[in-house]
Amino acid sequence: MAAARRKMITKEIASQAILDAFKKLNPAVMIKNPVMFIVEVGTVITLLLSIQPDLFGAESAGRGFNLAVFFVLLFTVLFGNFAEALAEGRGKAQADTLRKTKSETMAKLVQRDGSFKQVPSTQLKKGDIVRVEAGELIPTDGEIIEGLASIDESAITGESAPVIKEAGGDFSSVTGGTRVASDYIIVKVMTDPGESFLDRMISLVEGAKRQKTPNELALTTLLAVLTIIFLIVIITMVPMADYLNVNLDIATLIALLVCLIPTTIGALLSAIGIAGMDRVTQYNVLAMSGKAVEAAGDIDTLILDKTGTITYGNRMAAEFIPVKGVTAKEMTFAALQASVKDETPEGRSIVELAGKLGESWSENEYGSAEVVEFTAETRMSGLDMAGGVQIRKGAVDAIKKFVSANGGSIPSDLEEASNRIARAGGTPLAAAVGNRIYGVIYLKDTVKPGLKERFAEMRSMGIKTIMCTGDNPLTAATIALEAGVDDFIAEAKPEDKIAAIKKEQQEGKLVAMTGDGTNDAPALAQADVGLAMNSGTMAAKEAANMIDLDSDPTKLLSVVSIGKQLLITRGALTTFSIANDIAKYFAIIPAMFILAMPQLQSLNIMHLASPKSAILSALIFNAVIIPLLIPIAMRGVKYRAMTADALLTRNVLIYGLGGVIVPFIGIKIIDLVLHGLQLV
Ligand SMILES: Nc1ncnc2c1ncn2[C@@H]1O[C@H](COP(=O)(O)OP(=O)(O)OP(=O)(O)O)[C@@H](O)[C@H]1O
Ligand SMILES: [K+]
Ligand SMILES: [Mg+2]
Repeated sequence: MAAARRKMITKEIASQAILDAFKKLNPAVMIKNPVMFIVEVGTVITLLLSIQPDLFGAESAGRGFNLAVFFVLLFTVLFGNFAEALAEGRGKAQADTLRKTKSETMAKLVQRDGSFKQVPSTQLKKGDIVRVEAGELIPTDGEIIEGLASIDESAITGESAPVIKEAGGDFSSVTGGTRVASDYIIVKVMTDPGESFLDRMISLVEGAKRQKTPNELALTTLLAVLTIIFLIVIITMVPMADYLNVNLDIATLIALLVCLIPTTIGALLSAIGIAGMDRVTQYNVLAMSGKAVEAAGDIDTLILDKTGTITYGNRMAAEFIPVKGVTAKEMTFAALQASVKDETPEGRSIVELAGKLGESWSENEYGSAEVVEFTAETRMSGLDMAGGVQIRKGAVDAIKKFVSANGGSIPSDLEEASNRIARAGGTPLAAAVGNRIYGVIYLKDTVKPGLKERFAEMRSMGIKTIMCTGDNPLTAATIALEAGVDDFIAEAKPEDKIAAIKKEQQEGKLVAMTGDGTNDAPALAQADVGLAMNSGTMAAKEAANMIDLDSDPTKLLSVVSIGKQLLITRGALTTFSIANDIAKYFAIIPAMFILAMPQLQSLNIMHLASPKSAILSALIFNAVIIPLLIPIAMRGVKYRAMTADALLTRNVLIYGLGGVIVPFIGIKIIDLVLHGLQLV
């Protein structure tokens, strides 16, 4: 599995992150994180006070204390920066590896007259046609318009077994940077320079285009508001302290402010988001936005297409079944005729089977015929012969309608034959010449293994699975049962898939959709989470906001877990951070005011050495808790499949209660150490 491929944090990543932590001190960068920006401002002020203690008048602590506060604050900021840099580090390393894949190649650009011209791959534009032969790198993204080849995609997927790609159908897209292992293909370029899949993947993993998600923005705003409130609290404390004859110097006020504002979550927030995106990548899924990953964590309904997603999608003709009164030979020939110009894998497999059964055809017989290409709308394909005869094959109900409209009758044993195929999970295609139905073609497909268990897991997480297919209801029911989905929609046209998604969304549900075909593209775009199979068409991959490089529809389960984990981790660390700050308030305030207000003695449960020691200990605790929590921010809080309520209770107990208790213990220990070393 891809997850095991890369080591979490290498020495290089860590030392680069230390360097970056200093670079990120740039105030123009820091301002994006209001909480930590305030800490940086405090750092600068205490530095100035360390150089010249009476800079802001007489009310200053000694140089030593100012310097101590300065150093702890500096480390607080650096720890936060380090967390973010560390989270970014892995993506940057991966981007470097991908860039190497993107080496400049020469491409064979096909000219109008059919000859080739060698051009650098970076000059290829949308619409150009190139020829790629065995052993050559595919210069950029495109769709195969001619040929069939096995492609080594290991540069991108890490999977060493080559995959078969061919013109027509849902397996025609190729990715720049992958290699043709056998045969040759003619490819139509589908992207302009700088916009290829690899380009997008590089900017994605290195986080160049990372935008804060709406959730993150909301939390950042909340933290900024809390910071302002505490700033006001601290400022209004000055006249009160004056009144009580307590001398509050500037370094103490800054330290107090930093202890009370939510620095822990402020420092770790972006690392949590980046690490979440990175975990998705470790599962070989490319998420185009953090928003999609978060949405995955809240998914209620999953809609999957059947062919190519639940099944392998290599639907191959297995048998021709004639109806009564038609010979096997006549049926085979009808199926062949209807498929000679059908470039889909289904069509080609029919021609192949007919060939094996001894039927042949010649190009000049069909040269003047008009090709009727397969569409998901008509669910038919075939030929209009020059003499006016219409030859068709397609979904049984579509062919029935076609024949009836032309005044033909429906053979009495058609239903039985097609039902037999459908009950076996196959796709029956009826074949007709003119207004006469000759029989049915049995297209076989295989359900991918292991789906049942994973759909059951989704059910236990409260996610409903619906299979949505263009196939007939009986085949759909058979495959639905075999795959273990909760529900299915059959004979679905592209707009029906969208309608199914919209219906769920109108009920307030978040919907994920996985698919691979061009006909799935609109639905992938409509869904909150659209996961396209990498094996699928360009259109599907462009419409989706996630791509699974392994083309495994149940991968969504991992993505859902990561999304949930991301949301839970953020919630847990926010709870912990705020609980911490409350605890620090009760640890410091009594210690500070105890001399002036002996009544506070009952609150002074900590018995810290001195007011200065209390402040410093709390500030040091406030700083070191950040690196201590980096592993949780990066790896995420463990997610167990349980109801949302149970999860909430559990986390409030652990992170809320823990967040209150831990600082008391931590601050007391630091105070004892500082006092023991006679530093305060
Ligand atoms: N090449 C073809 N010629 C004629 N009819 C076809 C051809 N390919 C598929 N069909 C018929 O059209 C139906 C719809 O095909 P379509 O590809 O839209 O959906 P699907 O692939 O079966 O379903 P899914 O949405 O699950 O991928 C098929 O079930 C089949 O009956
Ligand atoms: K704090
Ligand atoms: Mg399909």
